[in-house]
Amino acid sequence: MNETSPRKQAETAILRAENLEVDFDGFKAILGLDFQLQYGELRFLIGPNGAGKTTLLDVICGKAKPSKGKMLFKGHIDIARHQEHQIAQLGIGRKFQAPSIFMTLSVLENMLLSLKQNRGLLSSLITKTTSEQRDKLVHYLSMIGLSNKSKEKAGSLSHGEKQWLEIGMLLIQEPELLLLDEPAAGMTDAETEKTGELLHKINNNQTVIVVEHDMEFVRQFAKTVTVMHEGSILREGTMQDIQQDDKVAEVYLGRRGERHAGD
Ligand SMILES: Nc1ncnc2c1ncn2[C@@H]1O[C@H](COP(=O)(O)OP(=O)(O)OP(=O)(O)O)[C@@H](O)[C@H]1O
Repeated sequence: MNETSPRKQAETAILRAENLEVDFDGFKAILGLDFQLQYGELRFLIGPNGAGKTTLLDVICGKAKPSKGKMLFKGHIDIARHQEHQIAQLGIGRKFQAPSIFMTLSVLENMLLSLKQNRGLLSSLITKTTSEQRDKLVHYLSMIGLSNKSKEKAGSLSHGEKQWLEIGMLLIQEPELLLLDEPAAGMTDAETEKTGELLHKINNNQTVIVVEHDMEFVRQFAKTVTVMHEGSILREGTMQDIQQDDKVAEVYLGRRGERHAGD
């Protein structure tokens, strides 16, 4: 019983937002939002366009600052007091939708750059890697399914492979919390399937939040789903719970036929 009490949950939360508000020149993109994420979760964040999903991720990674309320990481770190690069160092990794990899470098070189991120480009590529670093490279290249493409130029990879490379570049920094914005967008069915499997592999060791519009993908791979609407949390639960919820159907799933509503 104690295990699930609100107090116990707060103690084990990797992330906790309290009465969060984000104000863009008078427009409240986030309003009165309370949110908790436990260590080890794989949480999908869904909601209609403009619900505030991206803004919430922006607050978590330090890109947007709350005008009210708090976002606490690991119980005691007040995210708003830190800059984006500090938050990355604290253990929060964010992948944006567009890949930001170096197209003219090989897959391995991109991974190396990310591994030795506080060094310059040339220095990263010519300094020796330790055996521990080599182990990490092998491990994460295999995890993202690009071991046999390590020498290929990133620019020659398929869209899906580029996305996995970028995820690999985040993973190699071993963040405790990973934020992914539509990781399967634009992928083929086979790539989408592999991406879902990759999320589950990542979730063996890391806490993950995924913003997603593709309902089929959510249905297939989500454990817990949070529905946002008009800047706050509307519902949380399994996809089955969410699908049976009238309010969710009204604001979101009922909007069938629209671009992202899925079926
Ligand atoms: N920098 C900004 N300045 C002003 N308004 C903004 C800014 N960023 C976002 N907004 C507004 O805040 C609201 C929430 O946007 P947000 O991008 O977080 O929603 P979303 O749920 O991610 O939507 P989508 O699914 O379309 O990406 C929207 O109405 C958006 O127009």
